[in-house]
This record gives sequence, C-alpha cells and structure tokens, in this order.
Amino acid sequence: MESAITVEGLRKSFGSREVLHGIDFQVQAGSVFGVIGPNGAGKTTTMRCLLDIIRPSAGTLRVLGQDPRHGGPGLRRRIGYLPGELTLEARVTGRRLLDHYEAVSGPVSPGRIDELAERLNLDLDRHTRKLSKGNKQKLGLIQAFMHEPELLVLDEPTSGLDPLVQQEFLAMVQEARDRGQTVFLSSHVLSEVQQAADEVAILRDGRIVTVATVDALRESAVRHLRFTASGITADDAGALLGRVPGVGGVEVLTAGDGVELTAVLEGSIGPLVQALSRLELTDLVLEEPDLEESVLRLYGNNGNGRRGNGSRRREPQEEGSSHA
Ligand SMILES: Nc1ncnc2c1ncn2[C@@H]1O[C@H](COP(=O)(O)OP(=O)(O)OP(=O)(O)O)[C@@H](O)[C@H]1O
Repeated sequence: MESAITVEGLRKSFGSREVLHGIDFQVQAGSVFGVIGPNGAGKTTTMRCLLDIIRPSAGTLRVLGQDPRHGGPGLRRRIGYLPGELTLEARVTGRRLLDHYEAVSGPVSPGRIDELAERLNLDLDRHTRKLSKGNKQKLGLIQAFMHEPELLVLDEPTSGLDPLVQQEFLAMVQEARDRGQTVFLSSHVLSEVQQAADEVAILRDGRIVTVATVDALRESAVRHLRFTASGITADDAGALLGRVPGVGGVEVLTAGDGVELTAVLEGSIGPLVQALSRLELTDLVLEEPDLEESVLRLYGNNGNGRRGNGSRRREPQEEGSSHA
C-alpha cells in the first residue's frame, strides 16, 4: 500500500539540545495512525516538521509524495492540521474565522461547516476570543476537517473535549478513514488512540519505542482476572491456577468457605478457561485487556523497548500459601 507519510532518520535539535534522535515510521494511505507518548516525547515536534513549520536537523520526510520543504501552499491545502496549542484571539465570530480558513485551505462543500458545528455542538456566531478551551478546540477541528483533506494531522485532538464530543470526534475520524483520508494523530492517552487507530507508534524521549497495530498490542496485552470459588482450599486453587500457561501474579485475597483469587493473564485464554471449568465458581471477572499496562511494559523502565517484568510468576505453593 502507498504511504501517506514516510519519516526516515528524523532528527531535530533546538540549539545544542537534540529532542528527536532519529525517528523512522510510515503511515499507510487511508489508515489512522496514532502516536502516543508522555509529555515532551517529541510528538508535536514531529508534526511540526511534517508541516514544515520547523525544519528537521537531519532525515528524510515525504508527505503525500512530496518533501514538505518544497510542497508549498499546494501541499498545505491537501492537509488539515489541528495544532496542539490553538490561539484564537481574533475579534471575529467562529463563522468568520472559518470563512477565512476556507480561503486559505480551499473549497468547502456547502453546508459542511454547519454540519460539523452541529455535530460538535458549537455555536459559530460567538466571538472566538470568548470561547472556552473546549469550544476553541472544536473550532480547530472544524477547520481541519471541513475541506476533507487527503491527510489530517491532529495534535492532541481530544484535549479539552467532553466525553460525548470525544465520541463524535472518533466517529468523524472513522468517517474520514472510510472516505479514504489518512489520519495522523497524537495523544498521551492510549485509550483514545486505541479506539481510533489502526497502528500506533510509541514515542519516548525522542525515540520510537515500538510501532504496532492495535490488534498486536491487544494480543500482547495483559488481562486482570478475579474469581471466587467454593469447595476448594486456597492452596489448591493457587496451585491449579499457577500451572496454567500465561497466568502469573496469583494472589489469594480471602479464604473462608471459599477463596477469592486475582491473577494476571498474558496470552491465550483457552488454558485458563479449561482450568477454571474444574472449579465451582461463584463469581468471575475477566477485565478488558489493559493496553496501557502493555505499553508501559514496552516503555520498560528506561524506555529502551525491552519488555519489563511481564513474568511475575511465582511458584504455585508460594502463591497458594503466602497470602491465604
Ligand atoms: N521551540 C522549541 N525550543 C526549544 N525546545 C523545544 C521547542 N519545542 C519543543 N521543545 C522541546 O522538545 C521536546 C519535545 O517537545 P514536544 O512538544 O515535541 O513534545 P510532545 O510529545 O508534543 O509533548 P506534549 O505532550 O507535552 O505536548 C521537549 O523537551 C520540549 O521542551
């Protein structure tokens, strides 16, 4: 598949301080690609290089088949950009401001602006200076989406939005993808990238820790499990669970008539279900895969991409007896 963005060996220094240390990734055309990372990881700097707002210190960039340095206004019109820090201090209404952006970004279908404003619940007749942070963000989203650009570059797009509007935004991203547009977005919240993106790059301290599909992240994710069972001792339940492949961190919370255990499952669920079928369960909770935890493990303690302490497995005897 054709790539909408190609980044090779991207480095950026501010003065003597290098903040991007050689980044490589590709965004396939028509896909949603999320970059996540903690504050200061380099997400905004990467986006600003892609838009030629700042110039890389080294590396090769291709955006919609062109070097952003030479793409000029023609390339710019093919991109919808939501900056991370949106400053809207003009004494004009939202509608006037969007008219101005339309003159710059190219034609917008009739009714499109009102449709987006309605979806995001934004009053376009209010002065932009008087808008709250969330409403300014909505205006920024409308100007990025309104001309249906081939590529959307969205820096922390849900910042300041309430949950209902966040859901509407995610629907807009899916629709853009369905129309064949490419979406490149950043966030420091994994859950929203996870909902929206096909692929995720994890950035930390100016380096890519990993690039993975959301499905792959989900498969490698850990799940937390809790159950209560009757007619079995804590030792036996602990020993049984301890023998199941992929199960670790077994803790026995209570022991009375029955037992309550918590554990962590990594990998396939099949062997666990088989083991549990031998118990008289009175309650069972298997949580959604915790991608946040997997990503933190991928960060590792030093962000070098090695897996952290995924195997917290102890001997069954120890598990069963030490907490009972
Ligand atoms: N114009 C600049 N001059 C000097 N340093 C800068 C400049 N812009 C960014 N930096 C530094 O580059 C590093 C990466 O910043 P960047 O804004 O790209 O991170 P980020 O991942 O977008 O973080 P956040 O989630 O906080 O927005 C930070 O250490 C930041 O202080």
